[in-house]
This record gives sequence, structure tokens and C-alpha cells, in this order.
Amino acid sequence: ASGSNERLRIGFIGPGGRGFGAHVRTLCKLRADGRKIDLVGVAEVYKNQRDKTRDYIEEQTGTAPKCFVDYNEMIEKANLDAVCIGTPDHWHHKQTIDSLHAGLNVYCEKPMTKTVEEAFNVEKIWKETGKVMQVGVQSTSLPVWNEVRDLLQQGKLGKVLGYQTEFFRNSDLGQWRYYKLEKSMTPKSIDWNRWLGIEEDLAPELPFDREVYAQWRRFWPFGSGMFTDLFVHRTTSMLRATGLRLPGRVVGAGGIFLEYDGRQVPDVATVVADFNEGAQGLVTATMCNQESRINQLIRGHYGTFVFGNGEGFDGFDFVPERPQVTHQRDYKDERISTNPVEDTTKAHFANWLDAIEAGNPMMCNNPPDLGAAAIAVVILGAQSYRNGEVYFIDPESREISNKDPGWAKKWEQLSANRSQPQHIPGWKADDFGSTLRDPEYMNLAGPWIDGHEPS
Ligand SMILES: NC(=O)C1=CN([C@@H]2O[C@H](COP(=O)(O)OP(=O)(O)OC[C@H]3O[C@@H](n4cnc5c(N)ncnc54)[C@H](OP(=O)(O)O)[C@@H]3O)[C@@H](O)[C@H]2O)C=CC1
Ligand SMILES: O=C1CO[C@H](CO)[C@@H](O)[C@@H]1O
Repeated sequence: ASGSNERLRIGFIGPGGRGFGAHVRTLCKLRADGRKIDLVGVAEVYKNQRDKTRDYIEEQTGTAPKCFVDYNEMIEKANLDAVCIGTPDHWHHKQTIDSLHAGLNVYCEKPMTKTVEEAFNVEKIWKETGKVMQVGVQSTSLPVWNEVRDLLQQGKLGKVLGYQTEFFRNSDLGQWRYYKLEKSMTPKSIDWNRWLGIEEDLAPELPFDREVYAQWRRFWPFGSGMFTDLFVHRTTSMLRATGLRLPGRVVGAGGIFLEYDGRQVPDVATVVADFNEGAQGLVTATMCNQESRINQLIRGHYGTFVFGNGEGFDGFDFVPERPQVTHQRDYKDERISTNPVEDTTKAHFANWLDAIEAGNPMMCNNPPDLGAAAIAVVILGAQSYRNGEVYFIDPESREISNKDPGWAKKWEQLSANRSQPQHIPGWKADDFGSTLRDPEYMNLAGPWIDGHEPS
């Protein structure tokens, strides 16, 4: 139906917590608002959830969708234009590429994939198929990030040095243990091998366990804890705001310092990503303390944008550096207002539908190239923590290595050559906020040769 007056036929893969609560409900709302969409297929392995979704869609739209257990059968038989994927993380890559290859537009929950290699593959197949794909980091549909990127590119902060962001939580149960185990969850009611993806080689064979099933975010084969569950939200927004994409060097840190509840993923973690443009991204958090979060911010040589926490922005602060540094008389503290968005998930779905209607994959606020860059930051951070390695990405070949003895030398060479700083993509401000003053006494610098001072 893309680009025509026909109605868009949408199917749902795994409408569980998020898939039902956000994907199905939001698209029902958008349909009620008059969007030309029909909710025609449901592929869900859990019968209760499948029936619940079918009944809800029928009640809201007057037409029951066709139901399937196997999503490939839905793709084959339901005559779809698009799918929404809401399964746990380890299924995202396979279901996304199966859908793209079938010529469908895709909305896939965050994190886009489970590994960096999978992320690069999704990006490649998305480009090859030309389909519209949105990754479900809904905060990327806040207009504030476009406004920030414009200001950054115009040089408001001078040379951009980096961002910092966070995702703090605290719980007396232990993180993600609030997903309840229920008696009704049994190997009879749940097709465990399909959930694991044994045939598709997506996870190791494990005995059925309600804890793993309901709280999969705590275990490495299915998620990567806060790295992928939470860091991916804020990291994607920061990449969108700055225009930065793949990092050059990533290191992760952390450990399990309190929540000895059988979890495998850390309860305190940090990722530091250095970008080839000469900027550093920091994302840090703990799952055991939340009342003293750090602010999200973007720093430049002439000032900082401070965003506070969360996503409910009605504005952000500009904090200038000292006039002794900036020499800008009109630089003063400023509140820059922005339009808050009431329902970011709805805005994100509407953006996806707009892009499909326009037949323009680049209209999505979180397309797979941005999705892959965010995955590279958070997953390489998780891998670095787990493997005790540091990761480097070659910007041309995209090969990943755990050693680059030339990394520091590259920066040292730029300095030795008195090079111009590099900038974020789209930079329009020449050398504003990007140069150093040379005081008079620097004339005295330089090596003394044969006892003679430099001329
Ligand atoms: N953007 C956001 O703010 C949020 C995003 N999410 C993301 O959404 C995703 C889902 O999380 P959540 O809703 O909590 O998970 P749930 O476990 O609640 O839901 C996953 C659903 O997928 C079904 N499923 C699993 N495998 C398949 C398959 N092969 N084919 C069809 N259906 C399948 C499950 O069925 P069964 O019950 O039988 O396993 C279940 O109903 C995650 O990637 C998570 O990161 C989650 C919350 C918020
Ligand atoms: O934003 C979110 C709310 O919390 C969930 C559980 O940790 C996440 O999966 C989700 O992305």
C-alpha cells in the first residue's frame, strides 16, 4: 500500500508486554484518529496473549485479525505491508530480516539487535530492500533533538566535545524481578523451544524456568541488562542530537555490587565511547540508587546544553563558559524552550506511518543506521565489561578489533601538526569556538638546537 491511497495492512509479531501495551494499543488509537491502517495479523506463541490481542483489535476496530503461532506463516498468508516486532531481544534480528526480505516495512523494538554484527546486517538489508524501518526508541521522536542538532551545527557550543547521559533506577526486589512469575507459565502453555529459538540457533538449550522466561533481561543469552535495555534509549537520543554515529573506541565497566539475586548482568555500569570526530560519549548508571542521577548534557568549548533527566522536556538550559574563554559579550545563561510531547510512543509510530506513506526510509526518526550506531556503543560496552577488552571500529571496513596501538598516536599527530579540530557531522560554524589563542610567550617555545634558542 506504500505511496498509494490504499490502507496499510499491519501484522504484529510477539504482542506481549510492550507489543500489546504499546504497539497494538497505539496503532488502534492512530487508526481511530483516521490513519489509513488496518491491524490484520497477530503472530504470538502464547495462546492467552494471542487471544487477548485478537479480541482487543476486534473490539477497537470491528474486525478480528488473523492469528498465527509462526510469524513466517503470518508473513506468507496475511498479505501484509508492515510488521511490528515486540519479542524479546534475541529474536529481533531474525524477525527483522525475514520481514524486510519479504518486502515489509518494519517497526522493531529496541534494542535493534542482540549483537553488533546483526546490527550491521540489518542496516545492510534495510538499504538493499529500500523498506521503511523504525527502531523503537520513542524518545528519538522528541522534536528537541532536531532543534539541538541545528544549534550545535550552527556552533552555539563551539567545538562539541561530547555528551553524558544516564538511566538510574532502584528497587527493593532487584532490577527486572518485578516481572511476575505466574503459576500458569508452564512448558504446556509456552512453547519453550520456540521462545528460546532453538531451531534458529538463537539461544542455548536451557530447561524451562519461569524466572528466565519472565525476567529474561537479567540473563546474557536474551538481553544485555541495562546496556541494551536502558542505555540504548538515552544513547540513541544523544547520537540523534549530536549527529554522531559509529564510535571509534568503546570501553565498558561495572560489576554486580549489590543485587546478588542470580542475575548475570551488572547492577552498576558505565560505557565510554570515543568518536573519530573528536567527541566522547558517556553513559552511566546503577540499578541500586536513583535519587541522585547525573544530568544528561552535551558539552562544547563555549558552553553546555543541560537536559535534566528523563524525556519530558519543555526546554533545556544553555550554560556558557567564562567570558575569559569565549570572548562573547552576549553569551549568558539561557533557557531554550521546546514543545513537550505528550505521548512519545504515539509520535514515534506516527512518524513511521508518515515515512511509509511518503515511501521515504530516511524520514524515520530512528532508522537502522542510527539503530546500529547505538547498538555499537552499548553492546561493545557490554562486551568490553564481560571480556576485559577495549573495542575499536574501523570507520571504513567496520571491522572490530580489540587492540589499536595507533589510537592515541592519531590524536598526538593531529596536535603535533597543529591541525584544525574535527567536527560533528553537518558542522556549519567554521572555526567558531574551535581555536586556541597563542599568547605572546609561546614565541619562546621550540627546541634549542646547538645551544641556540628558537627564532
Ligand atoms: N520502547 C520501550 O519503551 C520498551 C521496549 N521494550 C522492548 O520490547 C521487547 C519486548 O519486551 P516485553 O514486552 O517486556 O517482553 P514480553 O516477554 O512481555 O513480550 C514478548 C512477547 O513476544 C512473544 N514471543 C516470543 N517469541 C516469539 C516468536 N518467536 N514469535 C512470536 N511471538 C513471540 C512472547 O510470547 P510468550 O509469552 O509465549 O513468550 C511475548 O508475548 C523487548 O525487546 C524490550 O526491550 C519493552 C518495554 C518498553
Ligand atoms: O523503557 C523501558 C521501561 O523499562 C523496561 C524494563 O526495564 C525497558 O525494557 C524499557 O525499554
